[in-house]
Order: sequence, then C-alpha cells, then structure tokens
Amino acid sequence: MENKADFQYPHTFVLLGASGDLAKKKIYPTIWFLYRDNLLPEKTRFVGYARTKQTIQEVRQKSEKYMKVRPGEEEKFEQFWALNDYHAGSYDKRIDYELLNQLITKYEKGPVANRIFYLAVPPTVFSDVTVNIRNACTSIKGYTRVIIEKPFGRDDVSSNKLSQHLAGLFKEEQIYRIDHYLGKEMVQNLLTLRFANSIFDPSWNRENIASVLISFKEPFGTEGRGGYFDDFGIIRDVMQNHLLQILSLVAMEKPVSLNPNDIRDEKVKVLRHIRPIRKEDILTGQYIGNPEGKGDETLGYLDDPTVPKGSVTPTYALAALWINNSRWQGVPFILRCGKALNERKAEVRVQYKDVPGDIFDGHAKRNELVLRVQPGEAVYVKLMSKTPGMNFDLVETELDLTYSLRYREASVPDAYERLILDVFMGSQMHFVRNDELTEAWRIFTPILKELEDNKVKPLPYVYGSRGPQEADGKLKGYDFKYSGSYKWIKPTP
Ligand SMILES: NC(=O)C1=CN([C@@H]2O[C@H](COP(=O)(O)OP(=O)(O)OC[C@H]3O[C@@H](n4cnc5c(N)ncnc54)[C@H](OP(=O)(O)O)[C@@H]3O)[C@@H](O)[C@H]2O)C=CC1
Ligand SMILES: O=C1O[C@H](COP(=O)(O)O)[C@@H](O)[C@H](O)[C@H]1O
Repeated sequence: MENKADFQYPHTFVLLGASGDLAKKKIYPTIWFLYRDNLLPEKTRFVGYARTKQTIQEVRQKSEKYMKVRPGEEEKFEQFWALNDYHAGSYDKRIDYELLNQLITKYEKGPVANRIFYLAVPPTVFSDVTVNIRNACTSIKGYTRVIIEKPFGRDDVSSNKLSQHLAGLFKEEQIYRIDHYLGKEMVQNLLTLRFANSIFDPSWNRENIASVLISFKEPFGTEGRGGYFDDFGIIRDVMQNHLLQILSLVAMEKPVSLNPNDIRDEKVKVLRHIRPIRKEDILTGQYIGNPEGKGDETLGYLDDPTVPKGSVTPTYALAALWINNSRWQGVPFILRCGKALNERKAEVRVQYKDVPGDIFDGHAKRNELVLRVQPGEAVYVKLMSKTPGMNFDLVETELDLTYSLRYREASVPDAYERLILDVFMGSQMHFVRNDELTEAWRIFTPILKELEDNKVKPLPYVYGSRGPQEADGKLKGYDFKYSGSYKWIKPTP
C-alpha cells in the first residue's frame, strides 16, 4: 500500500466514458461522497472524458439526481464541481489524448503528481483507450493506475488476449480490475470471520459441512438492457465473477498475511483445485411474464424488444462446483443467481451436516451459518435450543448479528466508495488479479461453450418466482436440506 504521505501531492482522477450510465449513476456520486467525507488527497482534481460534446455543467445536471447532498453540504458540493473538468475527445485518436494530457498537466504543480484513469467505457473501445492512455497520458512524475470494469473477456481466449494486451501496456500493480462484490461489507468480513475466530476453523471442512450455497437474487429483469445482457447471460454477468469471488474467500486456506498478494495467492490456489463445471452440474432458466403481475412483471425476457427472437440466454443459473482438496472433497459449492426473481438477496449459506448419533428422534435440524451480503448485512447461525420453560422440546433459533441493530451508529459505505479509495491508497487486496481471472475462465469456459454450441434451452420460470421449479430438486441432490420449519421473530428496533 502507498504511504498516505503520498496524499499531499496532486492527484487527477480521469473518468473515461463520462457521458455514460455508469458514470452518472455510480462514479460521479462515488467521487462526490469520497470528496465530501474528506477521504481523498486534498489536491485531487477530476476530469471527465467522452466523445459527447458537452460542458461540465451538463455533466453535472445529468448526474446530480444520483448525488445525495444533505442540508449544509451545498457549499462543499459547489467546491466539488469547481474541481471538475470535462474534455470531449475520440477514443481512438492520440491527438485527443495529448490534449487531455495537457489539461491534466496544467494542474500538476510540484515534483510529484499521480493519475488514476477509470475506464467506464464499452469493451469495443477498450483496446484503443488503454493504448492511448499509455502513450499519451502516463504520468511522468508519479504513478499511473487504471481501473477497469468487467467484462474481462467472454471466455478463456478473449480474456487471455485482453490480459496480454494490458500486460504489454501496464504492470500488474497498475491494473485495478473491479469486481464490486469485493467492496461489499460482508464479503470483506469473510476474511475476519473466518480467520479472527477460533470457533469456525475446526469445523470448516468436509467432515462437518454438507453444502455451501452462495446466492444472488434480483427482483427485476433486463428492463431494456437486454441487448447487452443477451451477449453475456447471467453466468458471465454474475456467477463467473461475483459468486466465484465469494466462493474463493469462503473456501481458501488461511493466507500467510493480510498482504494483498498473499490473499490472492490463496484464492488462486483454491480455484486451481476446482475442475471445470460439468453439464450434469448446471441448470439454467429464463424468465417468462407473469400474467397476474403488474407492469414489467407481465413481460418475459423474450418480450424485451432489445433481446433477439428465440434467444436461449439464461437469466437464471444454478451450478455445483467441486473443490478437489483435502478440506473440501465431496462438498458441493452451489452457486445460484437469477434476475426477475421474488426478492433482492445475496447471501452465503453454510449448511452443516445432520447431528451424528441422534437422540432427539430426528427433531434436530441442521445448523446453518448465514452471511447476508444484502439487503441488510447480517450474520446469523441457525441452531437448536431447548424450548424455554418446563418442557424438553427442541426449538429452532438463532444467534444473530444484525448490523443495523448491533452497529446503530455505523454507516456502511458503498462498494464503489471503498474500492475507489483503495486505488488512491494503492491497495489491490480487493481487486482481481490476472491469474484469478485465468482460473475463473478455465472453470467456466467449457460449460458456456457446451450450452451455447448446443443452444441448450433454459427452463422457464415465472417473473417474481423463486426460479425454475426444478432448481429445488437439484439443491436437494447436492445435500442442501430445506425444512421450511424455521421461524424468525424480527426484533423490534
Ligand atoms: N438478522 C436477520 O435479519 C435475520 C433474518 N432472518 C430472516 O428470517 C427468514 C428465514 O430465515 P432463513 O435463514 O431464510 O431460513 P429458512 O430456512 O426459512 O429459509 C432458507 C431459505 O431456503 C430457501 N427455500 C425456500 N423454499 C425452499 C425449498 N422448497 N427448497 C429449498 N430452499 C427453499 C429460501 O431461499 P431462496 O428463495 O433463496 O431459495 C429461504 O430463504 C429470512 O427472511 C431471513 O432473512 C433470520 C435470522 C436473522
Ligand atoms: O455486476 C452486476 O451487478 C449488478 C448487481 O449489483 P448489486 O450491487 O446491486 O447487487 C447486476 O444488476 C448486474 O446485472 C451485474 O452486471
């Protein structure tokens, strides 16, 4: 990590693709929050760059509605915009980047000056943009870092090509590949929960754990973004990156230290133990309209006008991954994700085996450790207890750490805020390293090819449901038991 002393020098944050959706909805708000909270180096300036000819005032108008300004912060908000510039230019002409370089240089007083380039641009211009940054905009008196967003290719071949392209331009320490799930509070907490507590480690293995279920659910469909989505599908959109990243943190061995490369070494190691997904270990689905629903819920994926007719792109997938090492052999890691489902939820569910030598006539249900990533961060352990009172019956209950109740004063920052700040700090702990990516594509490319070459038809499921009905049967087959008897009594805040 950089010495924070570096923060005294001028920094320029350049947002390429400043006219786009990600920029206005996510990146401008994020840099404003970081600026508002005085987390950035004092001499930071911001430059937006895109093809659209517009003024910084117009950029501001478009992003303002996504940037919360609390009473009393109005003056600071004006100061923030006064530090912003916008420069229109093409993505493929060096001359435009030379002009951008001149603009950045104007503010770089003193012996050291650092530059961060955030690429919020489509993959089609990615190659031109990175070459031009390298050739025309590299800082000559400080560091140059580039932040890149997925998709990092669409299979092993294209991803390797992209990696080689980047490696020819920048050192790995300069490249920050964002997987924004690595910026989420609970995902970051995995390391602490696992390695700063003695109670979990002795049971964190095949002797005690029956299955691990890692889920992502979204209650809305593609909503006009079907054109982009159809080219990728839910496996590339969520499973191959966000869910696999979570898996590696759940399953990896203890790293030598908290050094980012020690952590990433362990993540790569566990991924290398996973064999490519077989076709019997995957189930895919695609949503259809709900005739009883409202508005968009009545429309299926194929009703989206931006989706090609007859598309077999999955909007839901469930896959079991097997880790061939002595800790995990035989334990299914089930990754499950879908759009247009019944709720918004991301969680990890570690399900323990049945109690051996049962003396409770089968009434003891399985323990589960649940890490709820969103909404409402929580860690809870479902366990059996004696019913309070005179009788000796069992009751399913929980040890519950709900963040909003336990940490009432704490505010949990957004994933992007943490990650962009990490780039300023020079910490790559929560970013994806090149070799992690190689392993991820090794695991997923064969099955994607198989599904796509054979145009495998996904199972239909109704918008707003829990997914294809067949999925629960599949879960059962992977030793995930759902009893349906657990009742949670929500504490009054
Ligand atoms: N701190 C907190 O906020 C706490 C909250 N709770 C809440 O209590 C409620 C119940 O707790 P939970 O841990 O979910 O326990 P449950 O055992 O009731 O449910 C577990 C999960 O099983 C899935 N499921 C439902 N039907 C089936 C089926 N037929 N086959 C297989 N899986 C099925 C559901 O998820 P899916 O649809 O994704 O498959 C469900 O969320 C939840 O709303 C939870 O958030 C509980 C404890 C603490
Ligand atoms: O990367 C992606 O993630 C979002 C979901 O992010 P979240 O932080 O809101 O959970 C998903 O909607 C999108 O399709 C995918 O590309």
